[in-house]
Amino acid sequence: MAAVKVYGMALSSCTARVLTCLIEKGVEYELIPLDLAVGEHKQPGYLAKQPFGQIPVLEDGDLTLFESRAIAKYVAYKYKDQGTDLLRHENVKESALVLVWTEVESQQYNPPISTLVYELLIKGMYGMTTDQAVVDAQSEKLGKVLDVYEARLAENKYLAGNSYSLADQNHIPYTYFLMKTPAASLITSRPHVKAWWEDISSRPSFQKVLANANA
Ligand SMILES: N[C@@H](CCC(=O)N[C@@H](CSO)C(=O)NCC(=O)O)C(=O)O
Repeated sequence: MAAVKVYGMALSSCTARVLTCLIEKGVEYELIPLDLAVGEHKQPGYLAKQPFGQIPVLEDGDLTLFESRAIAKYVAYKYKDQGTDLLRHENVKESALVLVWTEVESQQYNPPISTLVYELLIKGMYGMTTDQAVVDAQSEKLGKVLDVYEARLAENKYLAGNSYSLADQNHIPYTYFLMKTPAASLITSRPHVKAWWEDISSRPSFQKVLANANA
């Protein structure tokens, strides 16, 4: 029985963010699936773990965590001596840049991309109509963010420098879903961003998350 338990849905973006990190760090875990369609994440037992009623939650012994980016940082720190060095903890300047670009993902990248995935992918799954005005506005916003990424990645193979880190990894799940929509061109039209995406999304850790989810 794995000491680490993850409550969530394998292919929901935020759960996938945590699973990718656990696999990249070589940490055994048990995924406990929750069915959002029937509201399992809003039941008292789960709300006691996650008061906002969202997935994922990670339990590690008597420690219960939520917020996928915080969980990923915890995993990357606790298991810093195994698997991929995601925090670049032996180089203070590199580790500082990991902090910067993980925040950029959360503060600048996530708002437009999560809205585009909702409008262009999620809504269609429930028979809802895409709001094209929102898509246009968020595409312009994400495009400006990606112009910064294009310049950064023209000088560095990865966002925090020349090594893969948690900063790159946190981008994978939502970008994977964006690539299934017409807004994929925001990524593919920028050569350095496109090459970066192809590199990070082909890593065995994320490929294993996809394989497990479709198993
Ligand atoms: N900032 C949080 C967001 C969690 C979230 O939105 N989870 C979604 C599924 S993943 O897209 C969720 O639980 N949706 C159901 C709901 O909000 O009721 C994190 O990073 O963990």
